[in-house]
Amino acid sequence: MWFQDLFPPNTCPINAKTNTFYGIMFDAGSTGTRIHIYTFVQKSPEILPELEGEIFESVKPGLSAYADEPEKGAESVKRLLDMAIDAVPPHLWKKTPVVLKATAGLRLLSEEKAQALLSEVKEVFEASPFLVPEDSVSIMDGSYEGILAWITVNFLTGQLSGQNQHTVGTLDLGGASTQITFLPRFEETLKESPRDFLTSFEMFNSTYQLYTHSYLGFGLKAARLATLGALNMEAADGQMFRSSCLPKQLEAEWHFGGVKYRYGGNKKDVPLWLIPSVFVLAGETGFKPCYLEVLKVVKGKLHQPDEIRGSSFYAFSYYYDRAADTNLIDYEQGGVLEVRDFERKAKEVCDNMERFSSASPFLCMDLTYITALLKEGFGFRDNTLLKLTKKVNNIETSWTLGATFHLLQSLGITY
Ligand SMILES: O=c1ccn([C@@H]2O[C@H](COP(=O)(O)OP(=O)(O)O)[C@@H](O)[C@H]2O)c(=O)[nH]1
Ligand SMILES: [Ca+2]
Repeated sequence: MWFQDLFPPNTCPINAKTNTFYGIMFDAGSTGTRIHIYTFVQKSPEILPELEGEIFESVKPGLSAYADEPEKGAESVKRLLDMAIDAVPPHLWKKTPVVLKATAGLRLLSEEKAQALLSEVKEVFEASPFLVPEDSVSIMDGSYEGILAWITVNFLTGQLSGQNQHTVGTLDLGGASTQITFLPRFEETLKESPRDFLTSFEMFNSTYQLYTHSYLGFGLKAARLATLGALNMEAADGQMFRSSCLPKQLEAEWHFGGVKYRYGGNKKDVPLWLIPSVFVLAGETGFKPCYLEVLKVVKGKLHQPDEIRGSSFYAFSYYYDRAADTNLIDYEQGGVLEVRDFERKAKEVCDNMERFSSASPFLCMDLTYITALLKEGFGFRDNTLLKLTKKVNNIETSWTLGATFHLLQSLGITY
Protein backbone atom coordinates (compact mmCIF):
# COMPACT_ATOMS: atom_id res chain seq x y z
CA MET A 1 0.00 0.00 0.00
CA TRP A 2 2.54 2.45 1.15
CA PHE A 3 4.52 2.90 -2.03
CA GLN A 4 1.53 3.92 -4.13
CA ASP A 5 2.54 6.19 -6.99
CA LEU A 6 5.71 7.20 -5.23
CA PHE A 7 8.20 5.59 -7.53
CA PRO A 8 8.21 5.01 -11.27
CA PRO A 9 8.83 1.31 -11.99
CA ASN A 10 11.94 1.97 -14.06
CA THR A 11 13.83 3.37 -11.05
CA CYS A 12 13.95 -0.03 -9.46
CA PRO A 13 17.59 -0.62 -8.61
CA ILE A 14 17.32 -4.30 -7.83
CA ASN A 15 17.38 -7.40 -9.95
CA ALA A 16 14.03 -7.65 -11.69
CA LYS A 17 13.91 -11.41 -11.28
CA THR A 18 13.90 -11.25 -7.52
CA ASN A 19 10.91 -9.93 -5.65
CA THR A 20 12.46 -9.20 -2.27
CA PHE A 21 14.40 -6.19 -1.08
CA TYR A 22 15.86 -5.04 2.22
CA GLY A 23 16.52 -1.97 4.33
CA ILE A 24 18.91 -1.83 7.31
CA MET A 25 18.28 0.76 10.01
CA PHE A 26 20.37 1.19 13.18
CA ASP A 27 18.90 2.81 16.27
CA ALA A 28 21.80 4.20 18.31
CA GLY A 29 19.87 4.89 21.53
CA SER A 30 21.23 6.19 24.82
CA THR A 31 21.02 2.76 26.49
CA GLY A 32 21.75 0.44 23.57
CA THR A 33 22.34 0.02 19.84
CA ARG A 34 19.85 -1.96 17.76
CA ILE A 35 19.75 -3.23 14.19
CA HIS A 36 16.48 -3.62 12.29
CA ILE A 37 16.72 -5.51 9.00
CA TYR A 38 13.41 -5.11 7.16
CA THR A 39 12.34 -7.36 4.32
CA PHE A 40 9.91 -6.13 1.66
CA VAL A 41 8.28 -8.30 -0.97
CA GLN A 42 6.64 -7.45 -4.25
CA LYS A 43 4.16 -10.27 -4.73
CA SER A 44 3.13 -9.27 -8.23
CA PRO A 45 3.94 -6.33 -10.52
CA GLU A 46 0.48 -4.80 -10.19
CA ILE A 47 0.40 -4.57 -6.42
CA LEU A 48 2.67 -2.60 -4.19
CA PRO A 49 5.49 -4.01 -2.08
CA GLU A 50 4.59 -5.29 1.35
CA LEU A 51 6.57 -5.33 4.56
CA GLU A 52 7.24 -9.02 5.10
CA GLY A 53 9.31 -9.20 8.23
CA GLU A 54 12.02 -7.86 10.45
CA ILE A 55 15.19 -9.21 11.97
CA PHE A 56 16.02 -7.40 15.18
CA GLU A 57 19.04 -7.56 17.48
CA SER A 58 20.41 -5.26 20.15
CA VAL A 59 23.55 -4.68 22.19
CA LYS A 60 24.24 -2.72 25.36
CA PRO A 61 25.57 -0.21 26.27
CA GLY A 62 24.76 2.52 23.76
CA LEU A 63 27.33 4.35 21.62
CA SER A 64 27.57 7.25 24.07
CA ALA A 65 29.15 4.92 26.63
CA TYR A 66 32.14 4.75 24.23
CA ALA A 67 32.58 8.52 24.17
CA ASP A 68 36.30 8.15 24.94
CA GLU A 69 36.96 5.11 22.78
CA PRO A 70 35.04 5.61 19.54
CA GLU A 71 36.66 2.61 17.76
CA LYS A 72 35.15 0.32 20.38
CA GLY A 73 31.75 1.91 19.85
CA ALA A 74 32.04 1.31 16.11
CA GLU A 75 33.01 -2.30 16.81
CA SER A 76 29.68 -2.85 18.57
CA VAL A 77 27.96 -1.59 15.42
CA LYS A 78 30.09 -3.87 13.25
CA ARG A 79 29.07 -6.94 15.24
CA LEU A 80 25.42 -6.14 14.54
CA LEU A 81 26.10 -5.36 10.89
CA ASP A 82 27.65 -8.82 10.49
CA MET A 83 24.14 -10.17 11.10
CA ALA A 84 22.94 -8.34 8.01
CA ILE A 85 25.68 -10.02 5.94
CA ASP A 86 24.05 -13.33 6.86
CA ALA A 87 20.48 -12.12 6.49
CA VAL A 88 20.67 -10.37 3.13
CA PRO A 89 21.47 -12.49 0.02
CA PRO A 90 24.88 -11.47 -1.41
CA HIS A 91 23.48 -10.37 -4.78
CA LEU A 92 21.37 -7.73 -2.97
CA TRP A 93 24.09 -6.34 -0.71
CA LYS A 94 24.99 -3.47 -3.05
CA LYS A 95 21.34 -2.41 -3.31
CA THR A 96 20.52 -2.63 0.37
CA PRO A 97 20.90 0.72 2.14
CA VAL A 98 22.37 0.89 5.64
CA VAL A 99 21.74 3.89 7.88
CA LEU A 100 22.38 4.69 11.55
CA LYS A 101 20.52 7.37 13.45
CA ALA A 102 21.58 8.31 16.95
CA THR A 103 19.20 9.78 19.51
CA ALA A 104 19.48 11.47 22.89
CA GLY A 105 22.66 9.78 24.15
CA LEU A 106 24.74 11.39 21.42
CA ARG A 107 22.77 14.64 21.56
CA LEU A 108 24.01 15.02 25.13
CA LEU A 109 27.70 14.46 24.29
CA SER A 110 30.05 17.22 23.19
CA GLU A 111 30.03 17.84 19.43
CA GLU A 112 33.61 16.59 19.18
CA LYS A 113 33.00 13.26 20.95
CA ALA A 114 29.75 12.64 19.09
CA GLN A 115 31.40 13.33 15.72
CA ALA A 116 34.31 11.00 16.52
CA LEU A 117 31.84 8.17 17.19
CA LEU A 118 29.84 8.90 14.05
CA SER A 119 32.89 8.98 11.82
CA GLU A 120 34.16 5.63 13.17
CA VAL A 121 30.75 4.12 12.44
CA LYS A 122 30.80 5.63 8.96
CA GLU A 123 34.10 3.83 8.31
CA VAL A 124 32.50 0.54 9.33
CA PHE A 125 29.65 1.18 6.89
CA GLU A 126 32.02 2.18 4.07
CA ALA A 127 33.96 -1.04 4.57
CA SER A 128 30.76 -3.12 4.32
CA PRO A 129 29.29 -4.41 1.05
CA PHE A 130 26.04 -2.46 1.54
CA LEU A 131 24.75 0.71 -0.10
CA VAL A 132 25.88 3.66 2.04
CA PRO A 133 23.73 6.70 1.22
CA GLU A 134 24.91 10.23 1.84
CA ASP A 135 24.33 11.25 5.44
CA SER A 136 24.05 7.58 6.42
CA VAL A 137 25.35 8.15 9.95
CA SER A 138 23.89 11.06 11.88
CA ILE A 139 22.23 12.36 15.01
CA MET A 140 18.50 12.46 14.36
CA ASP A 141 16.53 15.57 15.11
CA GLY A 142 14.23 14.96 18.10
CA SER A 143 11.11 15.96 16.19
CA TYR A 144 11.78 13.23 13.60
CA GLU A 145 12.06 10.65 16.35
CA GLY A 146 8.47 11.32 17.38
CA ILE A 147 7.11 11.63 13.84
CA LEU A 148 8.76 8.44 12.62
CA ALA A 149 7.52 6.42 15.61
CA TRP A 150 4.02 7.81 14.94
CA ILE A 151 4.34 6.71 11.28
CA THR A 152 5.44 3.22 12.38
CA VAL A 153 2.60 2.67 14.83
CA ASN A 154 -0.09 4.06 12.58
CA PHE A 155 1.24 2.13 9.59
CA LEU A 156 1.35 -1.14 11.55
CA THR A 157 -2.17 -0.64 12.88
CA GLY A 158 -3.45 0.07 9.36
CA GLN A 159 -4.34 3.74 9.96
CA LEU A 160 -2.34 5.21 7.10
CA SER A 161 -4.17 3.46 4.29
CA GLY A 162 -7.71 3.90 3.04
CA GLN A 163 -10.12 6.74 3.60
CA ASN A 164 -11.13 6.37 7.24
CA GLN A 165 -7.96 7.16 9.07
CA HIS A 166 -8.29 7.13 12.86
CA THR A 167 -4.71 7.76 13.81
CA VAL A 168 -3.43 7.28 17.35
CA GLY A 169 -0.97 9.38 19.30
CA THR A 170 2.35 7.90 20.47
CA LEU A 171 4.42 8.21 23.64
CA ASP A 172 8.05 7.08 23.64
CA LEU A 173 10.10 7.11 26.85
CA GLY A 174 13.79 6.57 26.16
CA GLY A 175 16.75 6.68 28.49
CA ALA A 176 17.65 10.31 27.84
CA SER A 177 14.66 11.85 26.04
CA THR A 178 10.92 11.40 25.69
CA GLN A 179 8.60 12.10 22.77
CA ILE A 180 4.90 12.83 22.39
CA THR A 181 3.27 12.88 18.94
CA PHE A 182 -0.31 13.06 17.69
CA LEU A 183 -2.43 14.38 14.83
CA PRO A 184 -4.38 17.35 16.23
CA ARG A 185 -8.11 17.28 15.58
CA PHE A 186 -8.93 20.59 17.23
CA GLU A 187 -8.21 23.97 15.71
CA GLU A 188 -7.31 25.15 19.23
CA THR A 189 -4.32 22.81 19.37
CA LEU A 190 -2.95 24.24 16.13
CA LYS A 191 -3.47 27.78 17.39
CA GLU A 192 -2.18 27.36 20.92
CA SER A 193 0.84 25.11 20.44
CA PRO A 194 4.33 26.58 20.19
CA ARG A 195 5.32 26.84 16.52
CA ASP A 196 8.15 24.33 16.71
CA PHE A 197 5.78 21.67 18.13
CA LEU A 198 3.88 21.50 14.82
CA THR A 199 5.40 19.85 11.74
CA SER A 200 4.11 18.87 8.31
CA PHE A 201 5.26 15.47 7.19
CA GLU A 202 4.68 13.72 3.90
CA MET A 203 4.33 9.97 3.76
CA PHE A 204 2.52 7.54 1.47
CA ASN A 205 1.07 10.35 -0.63
CA SER A 206 -0.53 12.16 2.31
CA THR A 207 0.58 15.19 4.26
CA TYR A 208 0.18 15.01 8.02
CA GLN A 209 0.27 18.09 10.21
CA LEU A 210 1.54 16.62 13.45
CA TYR A 211 2.06 17.86 16.98
CA THR A 212 5.38 16.46 18.15
CA HIS A 213 8.05 17.27 20.67
CA SER A 214 11.14 15.59 22.05
CA TYR A 215 12.08 16.58 25.59
CA LEU A 216 15.82 16.13 26.01
CA GLY A 217 16.80 15.21 29.56
CA PHE A 218 13.33 13.79 30.31
CA GLY A 219 14.09 10.17 29.45
CA LEU A 220 13.82 7.73 32.34
CA LYS A 221 17.52 7.57 33.15
CA ALA A 222 18.11 11.29 32.74
CA ALA A 223 15.11 11.83 35.04
CA ARG A 224 16.77 9.63 37.68
CA LEU A 225 19.78 11.95 37.61
CA ALA A 226 17.57 15.05 37.65
CA THR A 227 15.67 13.68 40.66
CA LEU A 228 18.94 13.00 42.44
CA GLY A 229 20.10 16.52 41.55
CA ALA A 230 22.97 15.06 39.52
CA LEU A 231 21.99 15.83 35.91
CA ASN A 232 24.69 17.57 33.88
CA MET A 233 27.22 17.21 36.68
CA GLU A 234 30.17 15.83 34.73
CA ALA A 235 32.37 16.11 37.79
CA ALA A 236 29.94 14.15 39.92
CA ASP A 237 32.47 11.41 40.68
CA GLY A 238 32.76 10.89 44.39
CA GLN A 239 29.71 12.94 45.47
CA MET A 240 26.83 10.98 47.03
CA PHE A 241 23.31 11.75 45.78
CA ARG A 242 20.38 10.74 48.02
CA SER A 243 16.67 10.32 47.45
CA SER A 244 13.54 9.28 49.32
CA CYS A 245 12.65 7.24 46.20
CA LEU A 246 15.44 4.72 46.96
CA PRO A 247 15.68 1.96 49.59
CA LYS A 248 16.83 3.62 52.83
CA GLN A 249 20.03 1.64 53.37
CA LEU A 250 21.11 1.57 49.75
CA GLU A 251 24.49 2.95 48.69
CA ALA A 252 25.68 2.14 45.20
CA GLU A 253 27.29 3.35 41.97
CA TRP A 254 25.81 3.88 38.55
CA HIS A 255 27.36 4.60 35.14
CA PHE A 256 25.44 6.62 32.60
CA GLY A 257 26.71 8.49 29.54
CA GLY A 258 30.30 7.76 30.54
CA VAL A 259 29.97 9.35 34.01
CA LYS A 260 30.01 7.52 37.35
CA TYR A 261 27.43 8.50 39.97
CA ARG A 262 27.16 7.45 43.62
CA TYR A 263 23.65 7.32 44.96
CA GLY A 264 21.83 6.15 48.04
CA GLY A 265 18.70 6.07 50.17
CA ASN A 266 17.45 8.75 52.51
CA LYS A 267 19.03 7.63 55.80
CA LYS A 268 18.04 9.29 59.09
CA ASP A 269 21.52 10.57 59.85
CA VAL A 270 22.28 12.37 56.59
CA PRO A 271 22.46 16.17 56.58
CA LEU A 272 19.29 17.79 55.22
CA TRP A 273 21.15 19.56 52.40
CA LEU A 274 21.92 16.19 50.83
CA ILE A 275 18.23 15.55 50.17
CA PRO A 276 17.12 17.21 46.93
CA SER A 277 13.70 18.51 48.03
CA VAL A 278 13.16 21.04 50.80
CA PHE A 279 9.81 19.34 51.52
CA VAL A 280 11.40 15.98 52.26
CA LEU A 281 12.72 15.18 55.73
CA ALA A 282 15.81 13.16 56.62
CA GLY A 283 14.89 9.49 56.94
CA GLU A 284 11.67 9.73 54.92
CA THR A 285 11.04 7.29 52.08
CA GLY A 286 7.93 6.21 50.20
CA PHE A 287 5.56 7.46 47.52
CA LYS A 288 4.63 10.82 49.05
CA PRO A 289 8.10 12.29 49.57
CA CYS A 290 9.28 10.64 46.36
CA TYR A 291 6.47 12.24 44.36
CA LEU A 292 7.48 15.66 45.76
CA GLU A 293 11.06 15.11 44.63
CA VAL A 294 10.05 13.94 41.18
CA LEU A 295 7.51 16.72 40.76
CA LYS A 296 10.32 19.28 40.75
CA VAL A 297 11.69 17.62 37.65
CA VAL A 298 8.48 17.83 35.59
CA LYS A 299 6.16 20.49 36.98
CA GLY A 300 5.72 23.37 34.58
CA LYS A 301 8.43 22.06 32.24
CA LEU A 302 6.25 20.54 29.51
CA HIS A 303 3.63 21.90 27.16
CA GLN A 304 0.14 20.54 27.92
CA PRO A 305 -2.13 20.40 24.89
CA ASP A 306 -5.76 20.33 26.14
CA GLU A 307 -6.82 17.98 23.39
CA ILE A 308 -4.86 14.97 24.69
CA ARG A 309 -6.67 14.79 28.00
CA GLY A 310 -9.57 12.87 26.56
CA SER A 311 -7.75 10.73 23.98
CA SER A 312 -5.90 7.44 24.21
CA PHE A 313 -2.27 6.90 23.28
CA TYR A 314 0.08 4.11 22.25
CA ALA A 315 3.00 3.93 24.67
CA PHE A 316 6.18 1.88 24.36
CA SER A 317 9.87 1.69 25.41
CA TYR A 318 10.25 2.35 29.17
CA TYR A 319 6.50 2.79 29.68
CA TYR A 320 6.22 -0.78 28.45
CA ASP A 321 9.24 -2.15 30.32
CA ARG A 322 8.24 -0.77 33.74
CA ALA A 323 4.61 -1.85 33.29
CA ALA A 324 5.81 -5.35 32.39
CA ASP A 325 8.38 -5.45 35.24
CA THR A 326 5.58 -4.87 37.76
CA ASN A 327 3.03 -7.20 36.15
CA LEU A 328 0.72 -4.38 35.12
CA ILE A 329 0.87 -5.94 31.65
CA ASP A 330 2.03 -9.24 30.20
CA TYR A 331 5.62 -9.01 28.91
CA GLU A 332 4.79 -10.66 25.58
CA GLN A 333 1.26 -9.39 24.97
CA GLY A 334 1.37 -5.86 26.36
CA GLY A 335 -2.01 -4.50 27.45
CA VAL A 336 -4.22 -1.48 28.05
CA LEU A 337 -3.76 0.63 31.20
CA GLU A 338 -5.12 3.82 32.66
CA VAL A 339 -2.72 6.49 33.86
CA ARG A 340 -3.91 5.82 37.42
CA ASP A 341 -2.62 2.22 37.20
CA PHE A 342 0.96 3.56 37.12
CA GLU A 343 0.20 5.66 40.20
CA ARG A 344 -1.33 2.72 42.06
CA LYS A 345 1.72 0.59 41.28
CA ALA A 346 4.13 3.40 42.21
CA LYS A 347 2.44 3.64 45.65
CA GLU A 348 2.59 -0.11 46.12
CA VAL A 349 6.30 -0.28 45.26
CA CYS A 350 7.44 2.89 47.04
CA ASP A 351 5.56 2.14 50.24
CA ASN A 352 6.90 -1.43 50.38
CA MET A 353 10.43 -1.02 49.10
CA GLU A 354 11.74 -4.05 51.06
CA ARG A 355 9.30 -6.30 49.20
CA PHE A 356 10.58 -5.11 45.85
CA SER A 357 14.25 -4.98 46.82
CA SER A 358 15.21 -7.80 44.48
CA ALA A 359 14.06 -5.71 41.48
CA SER A 360 15.95 -2.57 40.42
CA PRO A 361 16.53 -0.15 43.32
CA PHE A 362 15.13 2.53 40.98
CA LEU A 363 11.75 0.85 40.50
CA CYS A 364 9.96 3.22 42.90
CA MET A 365 11.60 6.29 41.37
CA ASP A 366 10.89 5.13 37.81
CA LEU A 367 7.19 4.43 38.41
CA THR A 368 6.77 7.67 40.31
CA TYR A 369 8.46 9.59 37.51
CA ILE A 370 6.24 7.95 34.88
CA THR A 371 3.17 8.89 36.96
CA ALA A 372 4.32 12.50 37.38
CA LEU A 373 5.36 12.81 33.72
CA LEU A 374 1.96 11.64 32.50
CA LYS A 375 -0.15 13.62 34.98
CA GLU A 376 1.80 16.76 35.80
CA GLY A 377 4.02 16.82 32.72
CA PHE A 378 1.71 16.16 29.80
CA GLY A 379 -1.50 16.79 31.77
CA PHE A 380 -3.20 13.44 31.11
CA ARG A 381 -6.26 12.50 33.16
CA ASP A 382 -6.24 9.63 35.66
CA ASN A 383 -8.44 7.64 33.31
CA THR A 384 -6.56 8.37 30.06
CA LEU A 385 -6.05 5.05 28.29
CA LEU A 386 -2.57 3.90 27.31
CA LYS A 387 -2.09 1.00 24.93
CA LEU A 388 1.22 -0.58 25.84
CA THR A 389 2.72 -2.21 22.77
CA LYS A 390 6.11 -3.65 21.91
CA LYS A 391 5.25 -5.31 18.60
CA VAL A 392 2.40 -5.20 16.10
CA ASN A 393 2.18 -8.21 13.73
CA ASN A 394 5.60 -9.24 14.98
CA ILE A 395 7.24 -5.92 13.99
CA GLU A 396 8.84 -3.71 16.67
CA THR A 397 7.00 -0.45 17.35
CA SER A 398 10.11 1.67 16.84
CA TRP A 399 10.80 4.88 14.88
CA THR A 400 13.17 2.78 12.74
CA LEU A 401 10.41 1.45 10.45
CA GLY A 402 9.15 4.98 9.71
CA ALA A 403 12.77 6.00 9.11
CA THR A 404 13.23 3.09 6.67
CA PHE A 405 10.12 4.10 4.69
CA HIS A 406 11.46 7.63 4.55
CA LEU A 407 14.87 6.35 3.43
CA LEU A 408 13.49 4.09 0.70
CA GLN A 409 11.30 6.94 -0.47
CA SER A 410 14.25 9.31 -0.72
CA LEU A 411 16.39 6.73 -2.55
CA GLY A 412 13.59 5.85 -4.95
CA ILE A 413 13.96 2.17 -4.16
CA THR A 414 10.97 0.18 -5.29
CA TYR A 415 9.81 -1.89 -8.22
O1 LIG B 1 14.00 -1.24 19.68
C1 LIG B 1 13.87 -0.78 20.83
C2 LIG B 1 14.55 0.35 21.24
C3 LIG B 1 14.36 0.81 22.53
N1 LIG B 1 13.55 0.17 23.36
C4 LIG B 1 13.36 0.63 24.72
O2 LIG B 1 13.67 2.02 24.80
C5 LIG B 1 14.24 2.28 26.08
C6 LIG B 1 15.60 2.86 25.97
O3 LIG B 1 15.61 3.99 25.22
P1 LIG B 1 16.87 4.40 24.34
O4 LIG B 1 18.09 3.66 24.72
O5 LIG B 1 16.46 4.28 22.92
O6 LIG B 1 17.09 5.90 24.78
P2 LIG B 1 16.88 7.27 23.96
O7 LIG B 1 18.11 7.49 23.17
O8 LIG B 1 15.66 7.07 23.10
O9 LIG B 1 16.66 8.31 25.02
C7 LIG B 1 14.29 0.93 26.77
O10 LIG B 1 13.12 0.75 27.49
C8 LIG B 1 14.30 -0.05 25.66
O11 LIG B 1 13.81 -1.29 26.09
C9 LIG B 1 12.87 -0.95 22.95
O12 LIG B 1 12.12 -1.52 23.70
N2 LIG B 1 13.06 -1.41 21.70
CA1 LIG C 1 14.85 5.44 21.75
